[in-house]
Amino acid sequence: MNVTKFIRSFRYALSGMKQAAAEQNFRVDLVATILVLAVSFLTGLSALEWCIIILLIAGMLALEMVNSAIERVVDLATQDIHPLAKAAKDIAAGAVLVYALASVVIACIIFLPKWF
Ligand SMILES: Nc1ncnc2c1ncn2[C@@H]1O[C@H](COP(=O)(O)OP(=O)(O)OP(=O)(O)O)[C@@H](O)[C@H]1O
Repeated sequence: MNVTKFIRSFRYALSGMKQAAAEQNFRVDLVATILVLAVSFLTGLSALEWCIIILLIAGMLALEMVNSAIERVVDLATQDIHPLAKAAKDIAAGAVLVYALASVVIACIIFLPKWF
């Protein structure tokens, strides 16, 4: 294994995370993440429930980053208005929405019985 190459790739990934953190949508997700973690601590979750919540949060952040990457590639490919550019961006945004909605449903299944 080439350790130098691995460390370089890791630094590129960290740089990608920093660039994503500059995006407004990603910052909203980070605020939501802090809120969800705080509520989870206050509510008290089992080990399995914590694993599910962490997977949902990480999945949401990762999907948001993939969405941003797709937006950039589309902008790089064309500055023109094009139906395929619109479809690519809207489908990527739709994927984030699907995951967000599923996350809300799963969060309700976990939290609501504990609160009521
Ligand atoms: N080159 C393009 N051709 C056609 N439609 C586009 C193009 N670029 C963006 N759009 C559409 O315009 C709308 C806004 O796109 P925009 O890139 O501003 O995304 P956004 O949702 O505002 O995200 P962000 O602010 O993170 O860039 C979306 O419906 C998108 O599909």
